[in-house]
Amino acid sequence: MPEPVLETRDLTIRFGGHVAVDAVSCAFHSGTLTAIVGPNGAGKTTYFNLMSGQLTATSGTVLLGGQDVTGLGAAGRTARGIGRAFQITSLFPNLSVIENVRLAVQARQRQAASLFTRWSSHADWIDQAQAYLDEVNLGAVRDTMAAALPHGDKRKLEVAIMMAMEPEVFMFDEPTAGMSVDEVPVILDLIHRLKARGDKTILLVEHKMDVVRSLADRIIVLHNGKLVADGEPAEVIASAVVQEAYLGQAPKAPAAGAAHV
Ligand SMILES: Nc1ncnc2c1ncn2[C@@H]1O[C@H](COP(=O)(O)OP(=O)(O)OP(=O)(O)O)[C@@H](O)[C@H]1O
Repeated sequence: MPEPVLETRDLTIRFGGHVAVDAVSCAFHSGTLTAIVGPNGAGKTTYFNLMSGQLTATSGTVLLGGQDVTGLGAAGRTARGIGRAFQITSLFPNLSVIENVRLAVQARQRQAASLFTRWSSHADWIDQAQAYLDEVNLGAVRDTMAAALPHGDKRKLEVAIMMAMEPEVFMFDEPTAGMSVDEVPVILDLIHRLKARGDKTILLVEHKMDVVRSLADRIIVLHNGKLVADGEPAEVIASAVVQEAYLGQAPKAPAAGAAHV
């Protein structure tokens, strides 16, 4: 098995007396899409925040490409290849849609720049930004102020910005939440295409099990901050631990091959 792109070892965070993420050890590999599921308050978003650097762990380790990044903040981890769509908060509301993406293209090139890199022109940046916008179906509203976009389009713009950073790890936290029925397929199709590239590590927090089933190669389940199941989607969904802890039901049939816990 090749070295994981991203790994957590005994990752833990306490808020006062509450352990929101409790000694979670898990490795994520290139070319895979892992869905993280669990009931409300299970610790999914907190686990994401610990991996992307928005929160600092109480104990445990985060490794990115085999390097310990536990001490790095979010900006440092972004520079090393973690991409996350941040539910609107990272948009520049008073810039146009295309300028928002152009800044991300430029930031990525600045990170990659060396003495020997030829700087791209403003026109190149705009062309690249337009290509990312087309991927999320926002090409037609490129000159609209970000603030004026409807909610679903703001979320698509977040994804375009993340793609423009060309990260190794893509983190999606409920990517279709708040989207209208006709917008959902655009984002799901995009995630399918990213996955089809076969060289990215994709993490998805998602409540909708039909979305999880259609996208995930693997499911991990968090419950009360602990990793309680990890395995193939069909196996994990059928397992007693998911039926009881996540779906709140007793299993209909004996669990077909309990998830390796
Ligand atoms: N900054 C914080 N301070 C105190 N408690 C927090 C903080 N952030 C999260 N928590 C608590 O940690 C637990 C895990 O929250 P988290 O948001 O990670 O769960 P989740 O699985 O993402 O839930 P949901 O599916 O509802 O989004 C919850 O009990 C939450 O109240």
